Amino acid sequence: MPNPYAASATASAVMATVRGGSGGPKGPGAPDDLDVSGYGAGVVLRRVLGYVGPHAWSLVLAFLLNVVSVLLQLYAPILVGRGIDRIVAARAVDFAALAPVLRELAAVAVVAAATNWLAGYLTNRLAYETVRDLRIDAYDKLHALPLSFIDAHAHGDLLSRVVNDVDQVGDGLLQGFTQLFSGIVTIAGTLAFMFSISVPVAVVVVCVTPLSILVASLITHFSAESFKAQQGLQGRLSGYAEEMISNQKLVSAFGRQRACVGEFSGINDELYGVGVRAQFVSSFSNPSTRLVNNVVYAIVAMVGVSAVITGFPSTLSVGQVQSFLSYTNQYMTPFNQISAVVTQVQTAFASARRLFALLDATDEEPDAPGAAELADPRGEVAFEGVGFAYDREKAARGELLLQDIDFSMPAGASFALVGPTGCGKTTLINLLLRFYDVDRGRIIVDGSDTRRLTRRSLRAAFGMVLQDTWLFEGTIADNIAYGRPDATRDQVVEAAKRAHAHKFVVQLPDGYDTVVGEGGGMLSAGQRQLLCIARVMLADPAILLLDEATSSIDTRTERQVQRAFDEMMEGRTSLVVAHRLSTIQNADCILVIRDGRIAERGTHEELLARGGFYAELYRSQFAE
Ligand SMILES: Nc1ncnc2c1ncn2[C@@H]1O[C@H](COP(=O)(O)OP(=O)(O)OP(=O)(O)O)[C@@H](O)[C@H]1O
Repeated sequence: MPNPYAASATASAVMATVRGGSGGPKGPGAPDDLDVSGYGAGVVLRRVLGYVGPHAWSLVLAFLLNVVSVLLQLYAPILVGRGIDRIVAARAVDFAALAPVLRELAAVAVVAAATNWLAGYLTNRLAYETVRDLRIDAYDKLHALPLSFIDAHAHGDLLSRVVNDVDQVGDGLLQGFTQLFSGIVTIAGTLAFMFSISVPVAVVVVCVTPLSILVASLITHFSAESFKAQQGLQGRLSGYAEEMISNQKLVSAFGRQRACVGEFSGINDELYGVGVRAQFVSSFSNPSTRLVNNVVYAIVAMVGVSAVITGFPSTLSVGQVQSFLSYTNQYMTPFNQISAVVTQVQTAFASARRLFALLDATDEEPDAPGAAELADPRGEVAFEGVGFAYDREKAARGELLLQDIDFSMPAGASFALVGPTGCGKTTLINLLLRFYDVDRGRIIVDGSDTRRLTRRSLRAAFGMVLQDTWLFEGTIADNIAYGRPDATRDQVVEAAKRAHAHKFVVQLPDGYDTVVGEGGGMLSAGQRQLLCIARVMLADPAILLLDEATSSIDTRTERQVQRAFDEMMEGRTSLVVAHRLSTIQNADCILVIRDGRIAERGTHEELLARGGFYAELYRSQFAE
């Protein structure tokens, strides 16, 4: 039987159902609370290198090319100096000696540029490859995690780990490190060249450089706070905008547009203030470090001139002074950039910790050894003394949300679940699909304890239509064929006809090829529901789990949806979570859940005659 997980489902249910992939190697202590404290810099670096490993050749090559490029750039000032020494006096230019120096200089410039470009290309490629691999693992992980984990963590945060944090790791750790590395090579190289030309002048450069570092780090320190605040406000602003755009109807219905715009403007103004402050402070960075650099440059020039004229503190030629001045510039550049690079690397480390904490979370418990496949399911379902609590501590103390749940659905029967909000109806379905495991008793499908069946085959026996319809960005046909991608167009159309969706689909601009946006925004709630029913019809599961959606659709569409539901349920075992009692009067059995137990059970007539909670509920809805 094809996979009928074709229904509408909440994002977490979809994540939990379409599973695959395995968890990566475990880090320190599998932090299910996503705690990052156990991740030291060494652990993070080792893990990142684990991802870089398969592309190690490009990393090594990039580093070597970087070294070559930096060394050539450092060699150029020597050649310039040599050239200058050939043209020191009027009419005393030694062209014969100058020509080979210029040729060498041109060759050095070309090779330095080429190696620099190639190193940059390799580093970027490496970063993208690593980001791709990390993201695949992180996304696989989301599918391998148990639903309890997904439920317990903010979806936005999980998403941010898979999308933003992975990018930060790529940008910061790889590119930041490369920059750091070439900075170190530049500093070491310039020092070596300077000391080889004149030790005393080199000592002067080394002594005055801390001035430049001090100024750069002071400015970074003051602007960092403002940039942090700016990032926070940007997040708040986009979060607010997203919330308001996705709930625009409600905002309008409550007449809150003006208030919304006001609130948005408030955050926006705050962002403006912080942004201007951040830019104001950081705009000092360039001029002031340049000023300091120029002071250092001037000092070196003065010392150099003194060396040429007086031979103090050492003897230098004019060309050598020129080389020195170039080195002074090159030597100071990495110091000016270092604080930005360090911030980038720190951010990347923070992101890597968050990412690895997610990758190390405990996967859904694997299927029991020797778990059987549920082949050709008949659709018999039984709950035997089932008890469950979400809270593990409460479960251990015996304080259960659901307890002593006992019922048996023969193949083809239609059962309904009724009860006050929060009584555990959805929980019961979560248990049936093994998104959570029972704490007491057992659930039997076709004579087998569900814990002895593979999750995949168990879940494949069910089709779900939930109240939150789920359509993805794609054509109508793709959406219907979600649970059976190999279905022909005729089969898709047939399923749509049986779901009473065909009529409205053919009226859409491109019929079955009409692209529906994410969430099916251009369709009505009822139409979305009909498409989800068609999806389950096509997948043809043995057991249906239906969460009636009757709240947000008009009466005519509601009748169509109800008809489609009825047709879909024919000959299949079905469990309906009922909100409106008028729709379940024909159910073979209605289970009334109250205070975690089955309080009443029977047909509609039996329950009415009994005059209990159901009868009261029915009368109150009827009165409405
Ligand atoms: N993932 C979860 N973790 C912890 N508690 C949960 C979780 N999901 C639901 N609950 C709690 O369990 C109880 C039962 O929730 P459930 O969703 O099963 O109720 P329901 O009967 O389907 O409600 P409704 O009719 O409003 O949909 C509620 O108190 C709810 O807050």
